[in-house]
Amino acid sequence: MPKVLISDKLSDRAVEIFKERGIEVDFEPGLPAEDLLKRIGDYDGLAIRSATKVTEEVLNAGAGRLKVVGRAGIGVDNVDLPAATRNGTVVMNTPFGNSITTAEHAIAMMMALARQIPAADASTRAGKWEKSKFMGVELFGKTLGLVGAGNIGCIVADRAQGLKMKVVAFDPFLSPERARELGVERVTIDELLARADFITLHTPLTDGTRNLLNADAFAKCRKGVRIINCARGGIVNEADLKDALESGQVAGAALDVFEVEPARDNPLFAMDNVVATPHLGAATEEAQENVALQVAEQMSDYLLTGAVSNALNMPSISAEDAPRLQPYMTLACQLGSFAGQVTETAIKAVTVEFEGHVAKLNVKPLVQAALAEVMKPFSDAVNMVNAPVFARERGIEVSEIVHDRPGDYQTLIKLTVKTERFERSVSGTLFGGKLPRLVNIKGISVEAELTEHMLYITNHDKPGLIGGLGSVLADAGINIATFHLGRAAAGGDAIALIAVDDSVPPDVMEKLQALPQIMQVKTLNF
Ligand SMILES: NC(=O)c1ccc[n+]([C@@H]2O[C@H](COP(=O)([O-])OP(=O)(O)OC[C@H]3O[C@@H](n4cnc5c(N)ncnc54)[C@H](O)[C@@H]3O)[C@@H](O)[C@H]2O)c1
Ligand SMILES: O=C(O)CC[C@@H](O)C(=O)O
Repeated sequence: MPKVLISDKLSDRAVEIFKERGIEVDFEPGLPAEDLLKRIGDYDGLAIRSATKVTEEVLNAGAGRLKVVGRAGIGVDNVDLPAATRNGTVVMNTPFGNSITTAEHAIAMMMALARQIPAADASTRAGKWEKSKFMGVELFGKTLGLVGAGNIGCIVADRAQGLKMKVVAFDPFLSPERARELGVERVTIDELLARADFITLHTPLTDGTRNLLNADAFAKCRKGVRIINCARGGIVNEADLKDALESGQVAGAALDVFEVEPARDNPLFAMDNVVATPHLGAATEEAQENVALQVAEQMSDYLLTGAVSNALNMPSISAEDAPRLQPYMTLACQLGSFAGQVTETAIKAVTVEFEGHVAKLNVKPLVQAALAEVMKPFSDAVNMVNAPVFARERGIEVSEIVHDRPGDYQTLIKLTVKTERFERSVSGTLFGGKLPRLVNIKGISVEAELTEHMLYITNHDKPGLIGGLGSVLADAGINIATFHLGRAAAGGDAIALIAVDDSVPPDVMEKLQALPQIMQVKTLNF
């Protein structure tokens, strides 16, 4: 009988469902990290919320038996996904169960901030009657800057419009059509900062959103802007926020999430114009019942039947197709991940073409796997299962083309991403029927293997690139593992894909970017 551990506070419905499905369950909310480490090897499944940190150490300790980690909620930043994937542990989440609740919390925080309700409540209970101290501001007619127009952001926009606010939104995935449908104005981040009276954040914490609201951003805001963060700590730089609150540039902040959680002695707590809650965004009876029920069902299905839903690191395919598709799946994911990481503007269309051996297989899971990887840099919630819906909601057209023609390779998968500004293709094949290789980027032939830490460079085909790049990396003690170059024509545009043994820190990236031959350099992780 499979055995599951619940190590965070989940609704009792989860325990009931596991038992009903014939799964042994230990319910130990608040289990200390050292005990989790000692005991995880005894379980097939681990059900969590945000408190349990599922680190590489925990996953390694569970390796061999731990088959699934189920997150009752959306964000999986407390789970080491690459380590789970390496250990063959499926990580599932419940992408929609707490969206309404979290959106309602953001609205509640905005109102609390506008009318200083927590401070007024404390003062009134203390017997003071400070009517003039607590002068508020109306929401009516104010501009709400929405950063991130996904599941939660869209609900917040809808509720704010009900309060007669004007909503301006920034999200690289927000198409003009979707913005029109939502009744929001699509703007750049700088426009949003300049116009918003209130700014509310609804993005995952990624390299692109970390410190999104920092000193520079606050300086671009209207004086007296108010900030609401019910997404993730780290999207707002807390030290910069404190300075901006002290100077009056920011009039107030309502924070549900913090750089370090649990947040016990955060310097922001000493400030009058801060409203704080202990990561309560998803904390309603309804949302907790939804996510507990969903995670328990999904984990039971996987442990008992092998069916996979809402997995973030595993494609959803039947047991029969799995072994045949697996190498192509890896290739499709690598092409998608490459395209997603190099794409910076709103995606209009994704096309996946198949040629040779792969064209004879069921290519649908490959399209979904590639598509999910394209969109992953922009959302924690996207996975192979929900990628088509996710794309449709964002106005991204997805096409699959299966060619019945001989080609240069035994198998070829070509992925094309069209954005508002350009169209970029990347193709790959399998060497020896199993080893994925990139063979073409933007029409330039290459032959590259994708490894954990990579640099992707677009450059002018001029002498000196290899020498300059080699010295910058060598000075930083970073070893080059492989180096692949390709060019459109002699002296024209060129690209380089370099595998390095360690991640490249920002100061070294700046030095690389300053090399005269380099147009753009990006780090990529696979
Ligand atoms: N406080 C809580 O308890 C709580 C509860 C649920 C979710 N969350 C957080 O809220 C986040 C959003 O949840 P969701 O369900 O709406 O996710 P979602 O994936 O549906 O939406 C996220 C949106 O952010 C956009 N985005 C990504 N990078 C961006 C950037 N640099 N600038 C602007 N937009 C960007 C994406 O395009 C996407 O549309 C989750 O990632 C999670 O971290 C917090
Ligand atoms: O479980 C929680 O309380 C928080 C959940 C929330 O942060 C999420 O990402 O779904």
